[in-house]
Amino acid sequence: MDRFDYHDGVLHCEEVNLEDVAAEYGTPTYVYSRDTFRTHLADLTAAFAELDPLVCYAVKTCGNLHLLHELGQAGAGADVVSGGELHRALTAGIPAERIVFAGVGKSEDELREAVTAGIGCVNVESESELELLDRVAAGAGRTVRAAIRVNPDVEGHGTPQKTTTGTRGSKFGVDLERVPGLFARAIALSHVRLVGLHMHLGSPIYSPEPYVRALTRLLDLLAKLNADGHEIELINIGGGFAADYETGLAPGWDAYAAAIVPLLKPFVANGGRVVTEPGRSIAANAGVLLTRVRYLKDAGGHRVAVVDAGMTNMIRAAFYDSFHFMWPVRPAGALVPPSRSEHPRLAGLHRYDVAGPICESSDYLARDRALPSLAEGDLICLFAAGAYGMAMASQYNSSLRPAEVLVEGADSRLIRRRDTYADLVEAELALPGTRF
Ligand SMILES: Cc1ncc(COP(=O)(O)O)c(C=O)c1O
Ligand SMILES: N[C@@H](CCCC[NH3+])C(=O)O
Repeated sequence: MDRFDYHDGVLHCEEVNLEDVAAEYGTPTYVYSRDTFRTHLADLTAAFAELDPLVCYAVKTCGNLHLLHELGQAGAGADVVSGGELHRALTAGIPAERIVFAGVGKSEDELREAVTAGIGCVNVESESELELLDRVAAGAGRTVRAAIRVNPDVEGHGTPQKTTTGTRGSKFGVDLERVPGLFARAIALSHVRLVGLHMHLGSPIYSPEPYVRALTRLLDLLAKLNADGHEIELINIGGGFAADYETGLAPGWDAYAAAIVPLLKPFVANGGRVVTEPGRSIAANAGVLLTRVRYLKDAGGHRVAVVDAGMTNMIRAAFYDSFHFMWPVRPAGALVPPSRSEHPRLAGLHRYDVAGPICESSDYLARDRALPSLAEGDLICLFAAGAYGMAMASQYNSSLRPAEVLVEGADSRLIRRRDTYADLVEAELALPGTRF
């Protein structure tokens, strides 16, 4: 359940009026509900309770330190994919042993940082990485726990091609049939303890069925590895649980758990540990993006609303053609939608292209979208923006990355200030003879 709702015709996050947030912090601004983050983590953990999993939140989804700290305090670990994300997770106070590290192209420095920090598990994605990890760990005088990220050759369900990771030929992971060879090789490695199997099929996956197919293959592999004398202590099932972008389209965590838990119960009963790496399903509906209409214009018979948030602030529609429900914060005629999917039935709507200010023809947040009548200056809320929103923001066009605000009950606080012009140039070297 998310906590974004209309009261007296105005959208609120928990008890905070979003017009007040926009007035105080400006737009575009990401607004997160602390309660939603925590509730999502608790609900997911409860759904998988029989496996007592370690939930490693995927930092790439939405990695503000304050949010990581909240999740860490609530018991989550972190899934990281770079030295930068490792730095974030550790800075936010997430204990190293609860951190897992995936990624096809980890550098030697990144591996050293992970080993030195003493993270829980490195998810190795190639033969060469396994060898390098052993050398790095030996150099640091440490022993590191590792898993092999397996490519089970299973497609997602409703998963875009661009975000599919577990099919044959993908750059991610190691082909199933090559995995026994890596375990055999690891016996001779003195500083890597190869103890786990990892998979991540893609994102989002709108059905439990691909998990079942992939885990069945992983468990067959596990039996073979056991028969070869290898002990597997850990199975990491990755992330990919869908978020509710349009009411009713995403399965709940209970539906995923009902299919996955029975498969992994025997493994857990034998002392095995299960890890999961959810990102989107925790963060998406815990955050929204507030944007203001700058101009209304007619373009070839289309109503165009030019808003102050562009693809640099939220790239998902431009990059993946993703659908994000949007609605005015104070809709004209008090047209509050009964649900995200039922809004087209409301009378009195108009169709708008909602465009950003960036100099790219793909810079639209939505095309031909039915909305209540808009006026210049109106505030619009883009829902389910907490995942891969701010995390994918860029400074293209020297665009300032948005502010981030965290709401807790009736309080709101800034957890990241908006970029400034100084931020845009601070990493660039001063021009000779100038202060810049
Ligand atoms: C290795 C890994 N784990 C977890 C995730 C999180 O996925 P999601 O946000 O779909 O839960 C990702 C991103 O797709 C990933 O690459
Ligand atoms: N960034 C993507 C998902 C890819 C996840 C990366 N492993 C999104 O916005 O949906």
